[in-house]
Amino acid sequence: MSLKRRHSTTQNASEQLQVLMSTLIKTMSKFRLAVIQLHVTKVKADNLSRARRLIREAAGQGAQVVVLPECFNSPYGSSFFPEYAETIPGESSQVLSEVAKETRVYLVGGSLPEADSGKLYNTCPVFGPDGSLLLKHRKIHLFDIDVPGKIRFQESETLSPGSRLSVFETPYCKIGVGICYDMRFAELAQLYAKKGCHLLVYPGAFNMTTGPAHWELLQRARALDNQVYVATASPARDETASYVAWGYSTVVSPWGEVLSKAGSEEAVIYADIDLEYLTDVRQQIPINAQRRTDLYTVNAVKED
Ligand SMILES: NC(=O)CCC(=O)C(=O)O
Repeated sequence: MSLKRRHSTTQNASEQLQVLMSTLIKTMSKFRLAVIQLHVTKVKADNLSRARRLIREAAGQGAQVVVLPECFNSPYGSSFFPEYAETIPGESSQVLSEVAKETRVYLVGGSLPEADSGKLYNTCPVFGPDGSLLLKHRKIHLFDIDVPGKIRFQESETLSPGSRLSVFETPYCKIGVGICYDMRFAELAQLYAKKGCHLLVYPGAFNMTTGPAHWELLQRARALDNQVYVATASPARDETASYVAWGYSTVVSPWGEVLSKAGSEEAVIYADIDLEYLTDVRQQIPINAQRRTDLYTVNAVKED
């Protein structure tokens, strides 16, 4: 082979490699997210089997990351938490681990009442596509509110708060986990963004008072503040339950647009998450580089 021909063959191979790499990077920067708005009943076995079926359905639709709702295996309510509580690993997390492995998805396992060392937590276990437990996020901010004539709820009557932030990496992006009331705390979302998260997920059961008032507004605010994708997963609304969940699981873009939204009934919603789009938004409105960190910062007091 002549020198000139060998040079052009090498050049072709290197160009092909570059094209391949850029296609790979583009492919990895896009993924499909599924949010499952599960109808949760008092029968744990039914909740588990329905969750398993819908995770399979989501994976069949190409989802690589799947999110379940807060309290997906138990009704939401202080009287239910002790009765339904499990250890992690335990029965429910075993099911989640198996189905994550079978369907090869990253699975944000909503939340379940967790029992550990005599205490109860509202805990979100996250599994990798090999079925391994990547982390468990214990709800940091407990839902204790009192709106006279509307709703009084005190999670702290039975639950203890968690004390760790929770971030995990996928090949596509970095994800920060909070549970429901955690979404009200802008500083937590900001810390997650500071840690490099592109997507914040909040399994959450808002209610018929705060749901219509704040649910979507909070998600869009967190997304805009931090130029991240935000996803929430609610249980489906059940008017016969003691706590009626709002529903309307949602995915919001870093531009603050609602990409996908469920109604009040059981559903699986999808959104294609695009990291290049997120980068564009951050370049166009560069608030990250414009922060006056000489005047103010948000820092974790306790790093995990
Ligand atoms: N499960 C929760 O944390 C409910 C939070 C909620 O409804 C709110 O208004 O905040």
